[in-house]
Amino acid sequence: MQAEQTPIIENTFKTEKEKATKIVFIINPVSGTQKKENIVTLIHENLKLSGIHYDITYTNFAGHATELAQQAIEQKYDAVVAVGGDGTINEIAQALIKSRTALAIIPQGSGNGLARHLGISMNTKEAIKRLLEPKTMLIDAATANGNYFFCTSGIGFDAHISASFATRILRGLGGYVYFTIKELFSYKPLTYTLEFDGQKIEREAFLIAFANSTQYGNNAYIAPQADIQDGKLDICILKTFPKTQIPKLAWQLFKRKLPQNQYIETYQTDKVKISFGKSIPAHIDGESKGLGTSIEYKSIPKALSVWV
Ligand SMILES: Nc1ncnc2c1ncn2[C@@H]1O[C@H](COP(=O)(O)OP(=O)(O)OP(=O)(O)O)[C@@H](O)[C@H]1O
Repeated sequence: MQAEQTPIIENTFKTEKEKATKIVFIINPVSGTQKKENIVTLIHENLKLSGIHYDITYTNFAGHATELAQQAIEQKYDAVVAVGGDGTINEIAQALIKSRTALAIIPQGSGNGLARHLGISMNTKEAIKRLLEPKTMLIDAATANGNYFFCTSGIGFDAHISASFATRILRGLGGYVYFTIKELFSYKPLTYTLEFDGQKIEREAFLIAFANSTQYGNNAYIAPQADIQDGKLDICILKTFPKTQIPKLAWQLFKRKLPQNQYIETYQTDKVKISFGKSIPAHIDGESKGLGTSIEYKSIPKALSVWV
């Protein structure tokens, strides 16, 4: 199996192995915009004398992090440290659900939505140092037609951006902002049917987000009220709005005030089905995915142990 061929490049404190806390760093070399060599140096500098047994490995392809995390559970690691963004975290966390191995995060993505939500430092050295005295927290996960997510999933404009962005070489905040503004003016809203808690509603919407945590990443708060431990998903419907609302909506998105906007409708539920006439891309933690013409969303309460 490909994953077994991945060389573990560092292996320290073998004699203390049985006693020591055992963690493995899984580095996604293509996440975000920063080079990853410095991170390995920082890991050594901060953990070498800590008594923690740590290994460092790299992903070789999309999806590889899930396999590596499964191996970490089998090898009884205490934590898998995701060194990447929300896509890398998603791949690792879905393997760790309901296991005894915790997720830890060194944010190295473009948006870092989950790390920001959990208050993990964006400073790499600080984030590594926190591994020396972790606090464990149980967080909810969620599924979209059975696919796990931990931050947000959705359909409409945000999914359209993810799908278009997936084919572009431009990464990072600048790339997102430029492309998003350009598309804002040409995107056509669709009509969606939502069924939850015994009610059925139909809305023409610019986007509908299903949020386990508060933000998309980069402190863009699509659901500022979302609680990652409440066993619920926050549904955020952005109805069709006049283009004159764009500056206000953008301001409210970053100031955690989106629910105050007259074109926003919010609900909370543990299970919801959304249907739309044609097959359009959805996004799961920012990664584009085709899920057919309807999606069943479910919250999975307290599914994952996280070091914060
Ligand atoms: N070795 C690899 N080669 C190519 N793609 C990879 C590799 N390892 C992981 N990936 C893929 O890279 C994608 C992007 O990773 P990730 O989401 O962590 O970074 P990001 O998009 O920059 O950050 P964020 O999601 O926080 O905006 C993931 O979907 C993952 O499947």
